[in-house]
Amino acid sequence: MNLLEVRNLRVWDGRGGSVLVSDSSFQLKKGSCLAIIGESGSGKSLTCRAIMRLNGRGLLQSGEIRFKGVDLNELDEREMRSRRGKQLYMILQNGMRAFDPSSVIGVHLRETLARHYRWNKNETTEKLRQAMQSVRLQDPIGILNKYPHQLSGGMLQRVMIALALLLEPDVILADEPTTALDTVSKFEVVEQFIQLRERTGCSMIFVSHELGVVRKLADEVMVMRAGSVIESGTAAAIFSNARHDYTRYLTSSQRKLNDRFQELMGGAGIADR
Ligand SMILES: Nc1ncnc2c1ncn2[C@@H]1O[C@H](COP(=O)(O)OP(=O)(O)OP(=O)(O)O)[C@@H](O)[C@H]1O
Repeated sequence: MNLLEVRNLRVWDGRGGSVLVSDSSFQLKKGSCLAIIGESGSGKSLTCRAIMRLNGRGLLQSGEIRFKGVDLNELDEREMRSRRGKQLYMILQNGMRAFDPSSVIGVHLRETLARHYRWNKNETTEKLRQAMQSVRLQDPIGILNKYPHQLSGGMLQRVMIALALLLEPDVILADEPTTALDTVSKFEVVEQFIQLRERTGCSMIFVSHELGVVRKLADEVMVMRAGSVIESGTAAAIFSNARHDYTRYLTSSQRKLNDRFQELMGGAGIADR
């Protein structure tokens, strides 16, 4: 069953008129992970942000984004806000951008949870402590009292994953969540994403340049180039039997770079199973 259906999504610059994403159509099956791959500037981030309706004011979008029977493109900002967080949850490449730099981490987490649950202060602290421990963050209470700049990129990503564990969103959109991390943190964060899927049963859209990570996580893969979807299919088909030359180029040129990562991840990815 499709949880999300995007039809003829188009994103364009309202000032200059240039089309940045054209006529994209794709589906996200319930419980599945769809990876979006493609060269830099191909429209992967704009596609994710269009689903969240978080593209900047200058950008306009049309088409249909059907989620749980409702077209998100038709909703006003208030209705959209009520869906962000609990139903649609976005994890960014740079964890620093997800948090207010002037407040300690705990403030953001408590405010977000208060929007969706009626837990008192102690209950919230306890839930956060458990969730943060489960993503292997040591000293959760200490972390709640730290500013974002006092934590590493990998820690911030794990804080975002801990929050997702508590919110149990239907769809997680992760935009290059491992790109800025060193290899060891990457390994740990990918493991946490796998567990997040297992524990919450969420569906996921995962944008990444790193095909080693994609092979580990994705069930389906969609390839974008210059704002268009040029190919999509199961991860196994895309990695071993792509129809499009560009997809073959992309997967073969990344293969060498990813060998070391696959080694660290313990070998086989989805396509090899
Ligand atoms: N706010 C904006 N106004 C105008 N153009 C934009 C805006 N944001 C992005 N673009 C342009 O839209 C195109 C697609 O950008 P997008 O960020 O979606 O690429 P991407 O595939 O995610 O790339 P990367 O892998 O480098 O993150 C790029 O050419 C980019 O310069």
